Order: sequence, then structure tokens, then C-alpha cells
Amino acid sequence: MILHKFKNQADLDRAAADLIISVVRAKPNAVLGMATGGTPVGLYNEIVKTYKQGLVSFKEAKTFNLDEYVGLPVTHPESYRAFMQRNLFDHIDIKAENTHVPNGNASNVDAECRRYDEMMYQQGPVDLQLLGIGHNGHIGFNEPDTQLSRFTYQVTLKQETREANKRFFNSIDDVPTHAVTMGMGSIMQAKAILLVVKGAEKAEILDRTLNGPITTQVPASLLQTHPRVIVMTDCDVEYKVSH
Ligand SMILES: N[C@@H]1[C@@H](O)[C@H](O)[C@@H](COP(=O)(O)O)O[C@@H]1O
Repeated sequence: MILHKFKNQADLDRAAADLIISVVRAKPNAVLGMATGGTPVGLYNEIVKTYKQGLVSFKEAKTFNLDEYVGLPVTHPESYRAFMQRNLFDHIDIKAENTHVPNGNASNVDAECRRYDEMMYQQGPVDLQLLGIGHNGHIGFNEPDTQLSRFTYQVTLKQETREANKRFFNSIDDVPTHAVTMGMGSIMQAKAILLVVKGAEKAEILDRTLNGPITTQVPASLLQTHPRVIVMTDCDVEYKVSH
């Protein structure tokens, strides 16, 4: 892993945006893995700024999002499809048919998970996967557990995850109980991974991700086994290269 530390979030957002932009400049038909949550909003803004300056085009690029809530209409502002449209897709020249977010309203969710995996398999691998992290170490919506899933699947969200995300809803009761998420296998297939972690309250889980045991109880710790992970953070953490 490579750890880049930043003194402020504005610099972090710019650097993260620049990395994503450099991938698309080098390979216009790049496949990008996208993330949601509070963390990537600033870096998406930076990407939009650069696009508006005419310095990058996403005409040939494809995107696959990590996850989507189950049962939340796509028109709901907190659906991850709506989030992506509002924060990125509506402001750049990416083709609608090249943006992929799991369908959390499919009548057969298992079939939707298989469809998503097949599409990723055919169009992938992902060149750069963007990730945030949950306070409990989840990536996508792969929650801590005794075992993790390789494939896209429907997950029951942990109470702590619903609590963390209630800030986006009117009340905890409005936060969906389930989501569809890429499995760990799909995430780990990406050629490179950019993990962005913001805020002092995430320093402890980032330390466990970088330096703790590799365990399904901290899904992000599996990233230690990936050959090309870049971590960008404003947290006060170190990456210990030996014990
Ligand atoms: N499923 C998403 C993750 O992809 C995200 O990384 C994480 C942290 O979110 P935030 O960036 O808002 O802290 O939780 C969400 O629920």
C-alpha cells in the first residue's frame, strides 16, 4: 500500500481527483469503480471542475458503482443512483448507458446481483476502484462478519451503519435495512484501488485497516493483500511496513 497524508481535505480531494483524471487521460475507455457517501463528494466536485475546463473527457469511460440501497426508489435523493447523477454524472460527458449502479428495486434481487457480476466480468476489470470506509471497516456495504462474499449480494445492514447513514435521511426508520453490494472478490479484482479516508474519527479504523490483522471482521483489512492500493487521508496514521 502507498499512504498519502494530507493536511486538509481540499488538497486531498484535488489529489484524488487528479489520480482518477490521470487514469482516464491515459486510457479514455477506462473502467472506473465509483463510491458514494460523504467522502467522495469533494473529489467529484474537483473532477467536474476539471471537466468544465475542457481538460478531460469521459465520453468513452465506463463506471460501476459499489452498491445501492434495496427498496429505495431511484428518484429518492439518497438513492446511490440519484447521488451519482447529482454529484458527477449530470455534470460530465459520460454516456448514460456506460454508468452502472446495482438496481436495488429489482423484483428478483439475486438475479440482479448475478447480472451485475456478469456485466462487470464482461466489461472489466475495473482500472481504478474508488473506496471510502465505514467506521466499522466496511467497504462498499461488505459488513464485518465471520465470512465475506466474493460476489455481488444482498446484505442486511448493521445497525451501526444505518445509524451512521441516518444523517442523510429524516430518521433512522427511513434508512433502508438492506443493500446490494459488490462482493469482496469483485472489489479485489480491480487493477488498482484508491481508498479515501477523511476525518479524525476514522483514524482508528484506518490504522486497523493498514496495520491490523487481515480479518473478515474488518473487511477493509483485506486490502492489505491487494498489490496496488493507494490510501489518501487527512488522518494522523502511519503505515507500518514491518513488525
Ligand atoms: N456504502 C457506503 C460506503 O461506500 C462508504 O464508503 C461508507 C462511508 O461513508 P462516508 O463517506 O459518508 O463516511 O458508508 C456508506 O454507507
